[in-house]
Amino acid sequence: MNAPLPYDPQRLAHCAGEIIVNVRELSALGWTPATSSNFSRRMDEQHVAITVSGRDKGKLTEADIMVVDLDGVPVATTQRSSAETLLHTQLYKRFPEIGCVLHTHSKVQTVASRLYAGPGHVHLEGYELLKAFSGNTTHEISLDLPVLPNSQDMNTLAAQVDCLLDRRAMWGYLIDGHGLYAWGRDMPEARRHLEAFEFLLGCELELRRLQR
Ligand SMILES: CSCCC(=O)C(=O)COP(=O)(O)O
Ligand SMILES: [Zn+2]
Repeated sequence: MNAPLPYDPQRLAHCAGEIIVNVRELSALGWTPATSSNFSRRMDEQHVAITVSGRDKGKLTEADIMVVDLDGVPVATTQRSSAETLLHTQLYKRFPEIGCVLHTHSKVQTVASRLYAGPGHVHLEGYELLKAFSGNTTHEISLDLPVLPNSQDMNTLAAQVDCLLDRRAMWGYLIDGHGLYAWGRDMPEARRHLEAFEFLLGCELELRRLQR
């Protein structure tokens, strides 16, 4: 007889459905080219639903979503989770209130990550859309979106993220030449943060072009 699953399969089906619907829309925008990007949703205190590595994110089905624990270890499956699983689970482990992590590779995000790798952040100030980030109630604030050096070593990347999180609250970061991570308490909040970063980075790039 098979051992009982350590998680609720109905909760997995719900989280997988949410990921599939939302990621299909993000993919249609061109934000997940060439199998890039990865997505996850907290299921409970110990389990995370996350995309299987290497899949076409625009064509996800339930079979492309698997379960890992908060250390990124696969649960009750032989599938291989996203190569960047640790960047998801480090957030869930550290912040119990985080419920969703979205990582995309749009052209705007990637170009901005290259241009702002030098200063190490993108300064965003004076935009009404800054109110899209939870906790902000006015455009009269500024936000520095960090840009981290890329690495194929997830422990190195995760250590850099942990250093940033030690210093301040934040809703996302860029990785140089790679893409954007954004998160929130649930899927709608994470998606709002992701879309706000995308829009604001697009504005900064356009301003740079016009001011040349
Ligand atoms: C072809 S994209 C390179 C890997 C990457 O950056 C990514 O986001 C997708 O990796 P995964 O293992 O999650 O499919
Ligand atoms: Zn990536």
